Amino acid sequence: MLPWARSASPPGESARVLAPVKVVSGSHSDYTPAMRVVLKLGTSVLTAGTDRLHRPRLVDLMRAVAAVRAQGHEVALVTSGAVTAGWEALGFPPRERTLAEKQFLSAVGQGRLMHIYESLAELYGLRTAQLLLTADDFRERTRYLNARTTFENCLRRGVLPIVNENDTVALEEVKVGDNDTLSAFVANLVEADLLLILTDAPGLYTADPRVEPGATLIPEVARVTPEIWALAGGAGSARGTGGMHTKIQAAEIATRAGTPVVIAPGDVPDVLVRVVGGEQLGTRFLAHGSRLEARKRWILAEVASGRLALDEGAARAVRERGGSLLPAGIRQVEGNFARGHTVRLIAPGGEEIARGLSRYSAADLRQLVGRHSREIEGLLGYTYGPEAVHRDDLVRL
Ligand SMILES: Nc1ncnc2c1ncn2[C@@H]1O[C@H](COP(=O)(O)OP(=O)(O)O)[C@@H](O)[C@H]1O
Ligand SMILES: N[C@@H](CCC(=O)OP(=O)(O)O)C(=O)O
Repeated sequence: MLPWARSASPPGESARVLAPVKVVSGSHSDYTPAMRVVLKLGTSVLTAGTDRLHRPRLVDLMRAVAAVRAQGHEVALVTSGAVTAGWEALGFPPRERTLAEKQFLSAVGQGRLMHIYESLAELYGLRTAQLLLTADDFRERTRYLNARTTFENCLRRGVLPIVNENDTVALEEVKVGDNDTLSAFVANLVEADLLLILTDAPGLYTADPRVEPGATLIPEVARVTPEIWALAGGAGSARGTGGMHTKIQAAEIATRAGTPVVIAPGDVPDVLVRVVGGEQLGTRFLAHGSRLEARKRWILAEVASGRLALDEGAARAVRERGGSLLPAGIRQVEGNFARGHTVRLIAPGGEEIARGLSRYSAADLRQLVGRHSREIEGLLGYTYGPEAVHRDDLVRL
């Protein structure tokens, strides 16, 4: 059994029944459970170190996707490359790094990028779907559920979902911001068995290998600790967005929700087939425990839009008993969020101890700070219940 293979779906979720499949020779075993894989392709991989989208590289990648699909695995693609495709289409104008310029280039390039994927997919008998997402799609429960249904339909009906951030409408404050993080959100959304992030480095190194030639590969990471964070260098390659930092962030998000992550080199032939077949390539981040219940998974995948500072008693109740948070235990409300949004619960020492869905908006909670729950209706004129964050909507960290 592969380290990331999981046999059961959590209660209350639709079980994804995938039959065991025969895998390529040379892997750990002849049979492996079918997996749902999210494959993230960064600009560095798609360009193969050049200025433009590297068609031969894209052909190889699509062939690999078709191969693992033929083995019975499911694949969702998270792809960058729209900005590069736009830049290429406009004849490589001088590069500006402004958000507006990137949005413009992305608008020019996204259709072209999809066109390339569609033509290649057709060669291998695959059908594709385009899903353009932003942070709001993971923050709003209804949008999240709609996106999940669309993914499910694609995967169940044999269509390859191709995802990118909807750059054109993604304002700075509502952007996921980079496709590494987006791929982790997608992995959580589809409850992936593996998130494979391909890039131009052979994996996570002890230091940025561009800067320190003596750096060595870290084959396995059990936990994303401060020491691991410290290994990420700067912003990455000339055209990439986040460097190793956003990849570690993605690994943390996905592994916390029970999905293992592999960061592997995009230039190794058949890397997708080999990693899915169980070969040790690049850096593997082990999943923490089992999958969380779907609602809790969603809470973790979300961008938290506010912070609630707790008093000692409330912090203890949340930390030790996983109890609900009542308005009486809140000392301060930071940020602006609507009812139903995710907030961080902060202990008096400043440590984030939990994340949860707020039953009240930030404006409402500011009126309720330190007050008894029976006062809620009198103060607001309505009530959504005695808890600020109900224990069922709370994930302890
Ligand atoms: N500790 C590290 N190990 C490996 N690569 C690192 C590390 N720190 C920084 N990097 C840089 O991250 C880059 C990959 O990130 P990025 O350019 O954003 O790629 P992508 O387009 O695939 O997202 C590598 O080329 C490398 O220079
Ligand atoms: N959405 C952008 C890519 C953003 C991004 O995160 O890029 P990368 O670091 O190369 O994965 C695009 O399609 O060009």
